[in-house]
Amino acid sequence: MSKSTNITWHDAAITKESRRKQNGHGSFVLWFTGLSGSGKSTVANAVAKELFDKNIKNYVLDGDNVRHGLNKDLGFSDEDRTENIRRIGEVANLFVDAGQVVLTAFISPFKADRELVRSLLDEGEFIEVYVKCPVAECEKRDPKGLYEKARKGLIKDFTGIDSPYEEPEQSELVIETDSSSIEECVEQVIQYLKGKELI
Ligand SMILES: Nc1ncnc2c1ncn2[C@@H]1O[C@H](COP(=O)(O)OS(=O)(=O)O)[C@@H](OP(=O)(O)O)[C@H]1O
Ligand SMILES: Nc1ncnc2c1ncn2[C@@H]1O[C@H](COP(=O)(O)OP(=O)(O)O)[C@@H](O)[C@H]1O
Repeated sequence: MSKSTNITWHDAAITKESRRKQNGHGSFVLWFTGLSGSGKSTVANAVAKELFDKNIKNYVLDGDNVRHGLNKDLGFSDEDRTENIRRIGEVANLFVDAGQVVLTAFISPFKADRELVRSLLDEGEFIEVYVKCPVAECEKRDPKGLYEKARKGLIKDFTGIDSPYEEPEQSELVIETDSSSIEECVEQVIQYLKGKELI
């Protein structure tokens, strides 16, 4: 028997649409995916600041932070990464339902996991941003010294070294952080949102 057999869904008194109307803007997910050090957190936080300054309610869910709390029971096996992304997807969906823009910064290396999150959301609510950067450049940046540890064998299953990253093929947006500045990458995201009349 399914664990959820005796659970009933309650319709909310306040709908997503009425929350959006009150906020004066839409709600959606900007899902940043890419290697460690590619620039997910940097760009997501800079975009969040731009949105905040435009009075657009938003929140950043960041890999390292979420793994300190909600997902502190999870490691970096393929199964744990899948569960990590599933939970984040559910949280992101709640934010969208609450009328907010949510920006997520997780490696999210597996295509099937990213597509599962997309399927949780309504059409147009999931915007995948591929933060593209060659592993050699990420390794050169190595902002947390993790690539060095991975090369020495001190960290196992490190994405791009001994754990795979499945490149997105049909992202809504690709930002190339080795050839564009942080400001240019942020502007690319903002222009995309304006073009789609999301902001
Ligand atoms: N083995 C291994 N592989 C990759 N990353 C590792 C690993 N161990 C620790 N870290 C640190 O954890 C951050 C990635 O967590 P995520 O939740 O984004 O990963 S995943 O989406 O579940 O694959 C990642 O953060 P970012 O650098 O911001 O991507 C690393 O700081
Ligand atoms: N165009 C760019 N976009 C984002 N980050 C960049 C860019 N150019 C250089 N960087 C640097 O790369 C590093 C990216 O780190 P971070 O944002 O923590 O990556 P991630 O969250 O993907 O692990 C930062 O030190 C940042 O200053």
